Amino acid sequence: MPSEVTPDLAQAKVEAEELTTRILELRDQYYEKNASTVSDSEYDTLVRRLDALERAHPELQSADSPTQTVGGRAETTMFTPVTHAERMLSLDNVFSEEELREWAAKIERDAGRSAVRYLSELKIDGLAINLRYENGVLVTAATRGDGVVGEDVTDNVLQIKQIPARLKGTGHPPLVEVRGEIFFPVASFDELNALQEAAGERVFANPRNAAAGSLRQKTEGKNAKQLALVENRLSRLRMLVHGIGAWPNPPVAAQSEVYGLLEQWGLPISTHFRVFDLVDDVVEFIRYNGIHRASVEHQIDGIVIKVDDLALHAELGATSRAPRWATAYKYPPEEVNTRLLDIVVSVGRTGRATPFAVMEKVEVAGSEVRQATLHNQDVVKAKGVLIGDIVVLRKAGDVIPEVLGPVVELRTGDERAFVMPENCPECGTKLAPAKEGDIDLRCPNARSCPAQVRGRVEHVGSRGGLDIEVLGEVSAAALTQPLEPAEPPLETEAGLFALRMQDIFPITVVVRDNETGMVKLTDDGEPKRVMPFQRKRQKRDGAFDPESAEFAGDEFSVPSTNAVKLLAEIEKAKTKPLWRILVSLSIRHVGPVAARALADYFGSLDAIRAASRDELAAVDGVGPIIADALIDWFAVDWHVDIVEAWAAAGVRFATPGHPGPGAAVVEGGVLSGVTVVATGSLEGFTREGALEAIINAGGKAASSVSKKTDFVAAGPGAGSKLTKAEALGLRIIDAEQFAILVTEGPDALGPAPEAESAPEAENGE
Ligand SMILES: NC(=O)c1ccc[n+]([C@@H]2O[C@H](COP(=O)([O-])OP(=O)(O)OC[C@H]3O[C@@H](n4cnc5c(N)ncnc54)[C@H](O)[C@@H]3O)[C@@H](O)[C@H]2O)c1
Ligand SMILES: [Zn+2]
Repeated sequence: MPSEVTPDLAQAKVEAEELTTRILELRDQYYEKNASTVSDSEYDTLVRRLDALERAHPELQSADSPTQTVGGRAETTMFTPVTHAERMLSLDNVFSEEELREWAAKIERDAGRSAVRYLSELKIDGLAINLRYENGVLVTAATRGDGVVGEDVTDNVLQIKQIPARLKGTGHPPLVEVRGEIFFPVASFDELNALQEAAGERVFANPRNAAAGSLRQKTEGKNAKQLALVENRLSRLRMLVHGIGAWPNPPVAAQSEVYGLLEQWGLPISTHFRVFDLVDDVVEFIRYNGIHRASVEHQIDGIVIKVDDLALHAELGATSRAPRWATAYKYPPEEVNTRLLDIVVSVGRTGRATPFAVMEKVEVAGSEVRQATLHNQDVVKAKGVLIGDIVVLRKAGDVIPEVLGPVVELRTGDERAFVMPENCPECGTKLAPAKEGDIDLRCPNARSCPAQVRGRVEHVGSRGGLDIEVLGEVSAAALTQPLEPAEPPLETEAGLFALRMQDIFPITVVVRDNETGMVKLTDDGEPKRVMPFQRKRQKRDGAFDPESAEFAGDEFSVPSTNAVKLLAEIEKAKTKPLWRILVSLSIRHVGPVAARALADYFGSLDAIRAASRDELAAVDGVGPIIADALIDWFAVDWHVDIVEAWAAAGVRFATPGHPGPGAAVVEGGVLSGVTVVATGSLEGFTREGALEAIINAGGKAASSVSKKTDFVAAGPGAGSKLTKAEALGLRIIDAEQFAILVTEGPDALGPAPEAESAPEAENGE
C-alpha cells in the first residue's frame, strides 16, 4: 500500500493500536449486528494502513492482529457453535491490475512454472456459508465465524429453496464441505425495506447487511406476523457455491471441475466463472465485469482469481488468514456514506411533486453526487431515511445515484422525519393525486404554476420538441421566472412565438438546479444571477436598434448573441414539422412517436381536433389512452388559447400538401392505394420531404411497419423498422428506387427480386 509517511516505532505503535481498536469495533458491528457504520472501502483503507505499519515495523504484528485473522467472532450468544472440519478463510486483496500481475508472478515463481491456469469469478457481496454434507445429506449449515468455529444456522438455511437438503445423484463422499455465499438479490432489496418499515422493524443499509440480517435471525419469541416476515426474508435469499472445505480425496483435479461436479449434485453454481491461461485475459475479465457490474442479480465487490489446479492449492498453502492460491481484485467503491442534509420537493413539467435527497457532496463511482431522487413520499418512508441521517449512497457506473438506506446505528436523535408538503413549493396550490389511489402528488395549477410553465417552455425547446438551441433551462427560467422585471415576459407558453427583443432583453434571472429546481448559490451564498440576453459594451458604435438597447451613461448594452439567436430560432421553429409542434404542446403521452403517428395520419391539428375518439384510437401508434389524452387536452380553454396564440404568431399547424385524415388518395396519384414507410436518411429527401413526396403521389405515408406496408424505403440509419420489414418479408427499396416510386409509381420498379415472397396480396387499406 502506498502509505504516505512511515512513522517511527513509538508513533506507529500508537497508531496501530488505535487502528486495531477501530477495526475490531467495525468487525463486531459488521459480523455481529449485520451493520456497517462506514463504507467497505473506508474499512479496507484502515486495514491496509495497519498492514503497512506492520510491514514497516514487524515487531508490531501479533498473531491476533486484524491483518492476521478472519473477520467474525467464534462465540456468539445467538446460535450454537459449530466447528468447521476445515478452516474457513478470508481472501487477500489486490487493488490494481499492477498488484494483480505481481500476485500472479509470485504464484508462478512459487509454483516453479509459468503455465498456471486462473479461474476468475465474480466476488459476491454476501455472507459466507459452510454446508456440511455427509453421504449426500445436509448435516449442518454454519456461518464463517472466526474461521474455526461458526454459528449453526441450519434451520434457516433449509428455507432457502436453492440449497438441497439431500444431494442429487449417487456415490456422494462420506464428508464434503461446500462453501458459498448467501446474498440478497438487489432487485428485491427496496421491497424488503418497505416491508421492514411497514412492520416497524429495522431497515437495512444495503443488500449485504440484509442478507446477514435475514439469515441470522431467530424464530423464538416471535408472533405470527413477525414469523411471516422472517419467512418472507428467508425466502428471498439466494446462494451460489464458490468452493470446498474438507473433502478427503476429491475425484477432481481442478477448481473448475469441482464446480461441474457440485452442479451435478444439484448445488447452485455461478454462470459467470471463466478459466484463463493468461493473466491478460484475467485483466480483460475484470474490466468487462467492472463495466457490467450493475447487470448482475447480486452486488459484486470484486473479482476472485483462483489457481485452477487443485494440486497447486495444496502446494501453495495458506496463511493464518487467507489461501495463497487465490486473491480478490477489489473494484473502486460503488457505495459510500454521506449525510442527508435535506429532502426537498421539486415540481416538474407535468406538475408531479418529487422529493429529492440533498446530500453532502461525495464522490462515488467516478462522479460527484449531491442529490438523488426519492421518487415519492412512499419511497422516502419505505427507505426509512430521516433528514440528518448518514445514508448509504450507491451509484453503479452510469446508473442514476440511489439512496439505499440509513445507517441507523449512527443516529444521534437529532434526525427528523420528512413530511411531504401539502402545498406546491413553487405556487402554493394544494397538492393532490391526479386520480384517486395515485401515490404521486401533483400541483393542479397546471396553467400558471411557475415550475410547470418553466418546464413546458423548456420542453418546447428540447430535442424531441422544436429543438430550439438557445431555449434551454436558463432561458426557460428567464422567460417565465425572472428576478427582474417583476412581470415575466411569458405567463404561459402561449406568448412564446410572439416574443420581441424588448420583451427579453432586460431580464435578470437566478440560476436553478435543473433537477430539483433549487436556486443555485454563489460562493458567497447569494443567489447566482445572470442576464442571459444582455451584453455590455463600452463604446457607442452607432449600430443598434434603440428598441433593444439601453443606455447607461456612456455605456450601452446590446442584445447578446444568444438573444438574437433565440428569436431567430423561434422564428424558424414556426414552420418545423407538425409532429414537433404537437410534442411542444405538452399533451400527456404525446411524445415524438405518437406525435409522428398523428401528424402522418391527420396532417393537421384541425383534423386531429375534429377526429372522434374512435378515429384517433384506431390510428397505428395512437390507441385509446392517447386518444383520451388528446380529447381531454382540447377540452381545456387555456390549451386552446395556446394553439390560437401560436397560430396567430405564425406557427404552422399542418403538413403542407397533406391530403387530410387517412393520408388517403390524391385522386389519380401514382401511389394511390399504396402504403410506404420511409426510414433512415434517404438521399435527396429530408425526412419530411420523403413523407410529402409519398402523400403528394397519393400514397399513404405510414409511420410504422406492418403487414399492410407495401414498400419500405430504407436509407442509412434505418433501425428497427428495417429489421421488422425484413422479418415480414416486405419489399425494401433504396433512395434511388424511392425517387422512382414517388414519381412513376410501383410498376416502374419492376417485380420484387424474390417474387414469391412479396406480400402483394395485402395491398393498402
Ligand atoms: N463496513 C464495515 O464496517 C466492514 C467491517 C468488516 C468487514 N467489512 C467488509 O468485509 C470485508 C472483509 O471480509 P472478509 O474477511 O469476508 O473478506 P472479503 O469479503 O474481502 O473476502 C473473503 C470472502 O469473500 C467471499 N466470496 C464471495 N465471492 C467469492 C468467490 N466467488 N469465491 C471465493 N470467495 C468469495 C467468501 O465468503 C470469503 O469469505 C472487507 O473488505 C469489507 O469489505 C466491512
Ligand atoms: Zn405549483
